[in-house]
Amino acid sequence: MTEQLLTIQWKNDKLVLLDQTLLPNEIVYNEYESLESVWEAIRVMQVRGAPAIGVAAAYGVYLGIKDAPETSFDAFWEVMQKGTDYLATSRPTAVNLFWAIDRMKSVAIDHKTLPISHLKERLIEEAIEIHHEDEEINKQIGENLLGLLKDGMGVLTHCNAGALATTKYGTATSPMYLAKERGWNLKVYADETRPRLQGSTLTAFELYQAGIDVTVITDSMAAVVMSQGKIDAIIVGADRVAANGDVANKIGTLGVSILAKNYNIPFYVAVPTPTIDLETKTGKDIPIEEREKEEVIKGFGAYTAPADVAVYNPAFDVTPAENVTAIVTEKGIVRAPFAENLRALFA
Ligand SMILES: CSC[C@H]1O[C@H](OP(=O)(O)O)[C@H](O)[C@@H]1O
Repeated sequence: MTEQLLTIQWKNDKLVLLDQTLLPNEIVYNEYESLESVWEAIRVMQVRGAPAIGVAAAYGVYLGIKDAPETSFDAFWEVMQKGTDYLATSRPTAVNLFWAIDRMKSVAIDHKTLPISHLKERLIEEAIEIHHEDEEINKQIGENLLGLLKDGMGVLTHCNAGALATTKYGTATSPMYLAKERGWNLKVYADETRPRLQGSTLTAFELYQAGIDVTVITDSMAAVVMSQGKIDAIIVGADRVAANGDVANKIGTLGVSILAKNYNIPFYVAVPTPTIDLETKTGKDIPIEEREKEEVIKGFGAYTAPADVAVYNPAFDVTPAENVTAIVTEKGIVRAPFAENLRALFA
């Protein structure tokens, strides 16, 4: 990247988001001053990626209360509750959205005795803290993943769990940036990832701009590159990891994990601990977002199927824990038995 593309910025009391729906053709930053506009940005995927959604939501919560009444905590809390309930309807699968909302609400409750004007200042401080934590978390995930990789390896990734899905480094792409800094040469294969093409429009864009060796393949080519021995490891992100280690991630991840097992290739899931949801017991309990049919049959502008044809467009699927080699977090590498070892992360 010739200029540092920042997914998310907090500038002059406004949220600034890079519009990811325009990449790789246009670099456009938009300013947001209301919770409702942040809801829309998350819904239409101008900002996307579990960690980035969480950080944007934290700022959205603040934007929703910055003009709330300061007469009493109850009056303030009524506005906060209404706004966060609405924000929570933007997208259902990435647990980071709900994690960020809950964290902001906890800070409000923990400081309910403060004058409301001071409480508002405390809340924007918390959103900024969540933002800064994400960058540190991602770098540590990259360090932990590097220990599992070797210079010269071929690595396949699906969708975008990159810098554009977070505040910096990414999760799955973090070791790719760190490897580049250390003079390693990892050869990355990026699944284009139908239907929204986050792999080609975002992952290939950000890695190419960073001078990292990246090759775009169609999702249907993943099997052949594995069969040709080009892939030594697979690294994906996640939108929610259930307590038993089942992983909700972009649609197509399940298929990649099955191929990985067939070709005996390690399948790593790179996640910050806020993406791990111990309240959700298994993958069957993870809400899977279904999106508009046009993403599938009109993704390139013209219809590629009859306009009235039935379309099934789940945005995510669930990879069972038994397909996962390791879940790599900022706190360390978690292997099976996942239920026990994920709980230990939070002990
Ligand atoms: C680092 S998590 C990124 C995660 O989010 C993506 O979904 P979306 O682009 O729809 O927000 C995808 O599942 C990535 O793995």
